Amino acid sequence: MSIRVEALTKVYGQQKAVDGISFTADTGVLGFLGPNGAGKSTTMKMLTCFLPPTSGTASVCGFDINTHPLDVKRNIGYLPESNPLYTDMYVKESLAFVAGIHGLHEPANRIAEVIEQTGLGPEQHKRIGQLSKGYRQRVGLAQAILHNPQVLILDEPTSGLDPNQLVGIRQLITDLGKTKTIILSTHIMQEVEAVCSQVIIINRGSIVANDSLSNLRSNNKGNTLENIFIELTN
Ligand SMILES: Nc1ncnc2c1ncn2[C@@H]1O[C@H](COP(=O)(O)OP(=O)(O)OP(=O)(O)O)[C@@H](O)[C@H]1O
Repeated sequence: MSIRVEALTKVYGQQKAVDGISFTADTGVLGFLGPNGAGKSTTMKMLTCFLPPTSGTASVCGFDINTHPLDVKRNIGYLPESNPLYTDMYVKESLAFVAGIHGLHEPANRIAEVIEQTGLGPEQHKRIGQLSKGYRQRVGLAQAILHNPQVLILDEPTSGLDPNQLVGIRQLITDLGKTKTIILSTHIMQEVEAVCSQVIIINRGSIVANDSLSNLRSNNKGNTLENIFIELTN
């Protein structure tokens, strides 16, 4: 298993944001769903070693987040919800910077490949601050996949994209999911239907569904994914 989560818990002050969740994930796209404040981003931050758990653990490609955070980060690509970017940098410059952090040797070919893959070609000579939101998302995604990690954690990667860009990014996520393990947080049910093989629904820090998309549908006959989500989270 690429990802193994065991009794993972995060408490902020008095609030239990993530309450002892356990799950596994392997190659494919796992839809990580839940209402606002359910604990999705907090879980993703713990998996990427951005935040330490209060208790419990997880492993990424066999490396424990508590004991081997550097190995976890080498095997993971993360696009955070806020997609923080250096807006004064040019697109290629920012990718070269990230390639340097990962210690990629002769990164020019890989940078060109990732620019092609994420459709950044026409905008590659611009400063990030000059890019539209959709193209900034593509830069964030390009940075996340640059070191060719086995696991990708994508926190609402398509929020704010126009329909044309949505189709392109979803296709890219689907293609990447053929060989990688992807955890995809999204509020767009259509997107889940389009790209996810497995679905986890989290509510108030606890998992309320963990199944294949097809099982979830057949066990809730006649219900749309949207209705299943509403029933399980209210
Ligand atoms: N740094 C923090 N300090 C205190 N509380 C926090 C912090 N970060 C998140 N929380 C709280 O933890 C809970 C879970 O937040 P989280 O961001 O993980 O939810 P989410 O499922 O990603 O929500 P959304 O869909 O709105 O992005 C929320 O109630 C939130 O207010």
